[in-house]
Amino acid sequence: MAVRALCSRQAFRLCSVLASTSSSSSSLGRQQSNRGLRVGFLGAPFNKGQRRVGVSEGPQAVKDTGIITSLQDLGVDVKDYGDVEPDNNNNNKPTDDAGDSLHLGPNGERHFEAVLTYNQRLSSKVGEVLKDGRLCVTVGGDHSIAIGTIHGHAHTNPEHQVVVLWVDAHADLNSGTTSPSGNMHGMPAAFHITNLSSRHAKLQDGFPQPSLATIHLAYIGLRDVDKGERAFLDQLGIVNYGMRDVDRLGMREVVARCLDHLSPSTTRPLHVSFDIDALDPLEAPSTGTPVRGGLTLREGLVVVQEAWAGGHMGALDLVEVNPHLGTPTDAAYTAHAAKEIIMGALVGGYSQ
Ligand SMILES: NC(=[NH2+])NCCC[C@H](N)C(=O)O
Ligand SMILES: [Mn+2]
Ligand SMILES: [Mn+2]
Repeated sequence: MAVRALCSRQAFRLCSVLASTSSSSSSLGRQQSNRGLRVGFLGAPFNKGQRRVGVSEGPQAVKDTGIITSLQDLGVDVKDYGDVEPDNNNNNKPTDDAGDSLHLGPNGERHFEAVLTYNQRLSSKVGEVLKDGRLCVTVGGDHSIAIGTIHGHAHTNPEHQVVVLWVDAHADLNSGTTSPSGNMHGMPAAFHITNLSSRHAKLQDGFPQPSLATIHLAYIGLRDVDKGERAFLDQLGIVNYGMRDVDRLGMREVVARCLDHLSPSTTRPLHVSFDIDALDPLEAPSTGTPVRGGLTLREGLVVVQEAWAGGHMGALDLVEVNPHLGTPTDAAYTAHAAKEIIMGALVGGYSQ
């Protein structure tokens, strides 16, 4: 039933990613239809958007699941572009270490310049992957890296336009003045919204330039939203589906509404920014800001599989896997959940 619904959806929407028109759900059918799918993998081992050590090990932990081989086994052409390394070699230091200067931004943003200069480099790298004709998968790293990934995606596109599906327990819509923490992983979405970007300090050359009208962003999974963020969501009318909406409507309906609203297209491709903390901590325990009452892995998969089926996905972020948190088993479990989500987004899942 689920598969049939997925296929009929696929039939109604133009799918830019799949070369084949086959909608067979057999593993052979999938394998054939993945031919022609070209993916670029980028690691973004950056941790200065938050305070916990270990999130810079996220890309390696996800790679250690064997994800690249699994994709290749399904016929996907995957190129590993390696990591965009942070400038200094002290990236593993706790970011609130006494000796580590915080370099606050004008509104108290922690590591303001380090976050933005890193993201400027990341943005160019994302552009490079996309210009190679590949769907760009960026594995973080903390969520501040979405400043660079979305910027790179939007500004590579001739019209400078994308739509963004943000899957997260948090809205990440703070500015320096509304943020309760000063952590920039709680701010990336706001940098891209034209109506909010004037609240943000920029680098001297103007980076990052905003690219999203409020109608080009939609949220799924919210359950820990700060007061200032709630005010922005309400005032700007940004489409957002929290956990109560998921309870009431079911995830298939929630994603369908988000995708209808965003209507990704060839000229306005879809960027999915998936924070692993959207999942319940029982599913993904090794993450820095866990919030109970979250998505099951199945619900997370419904989000990405429907996004896949709808087509036009140009880039995907998978962030906030921190293998230093919890037990080694927790870390492996979390990395595996991340793998499932990425596979679901790229090939519609592989183990069903
Ligand atoms: N990407 C994340 N995990 N963000 C968590 C943000 C938490 C909180 N809203 C803050 O701004 O500090
Ligand atoms: Mn989050
Ligand atoms: Mn986030």
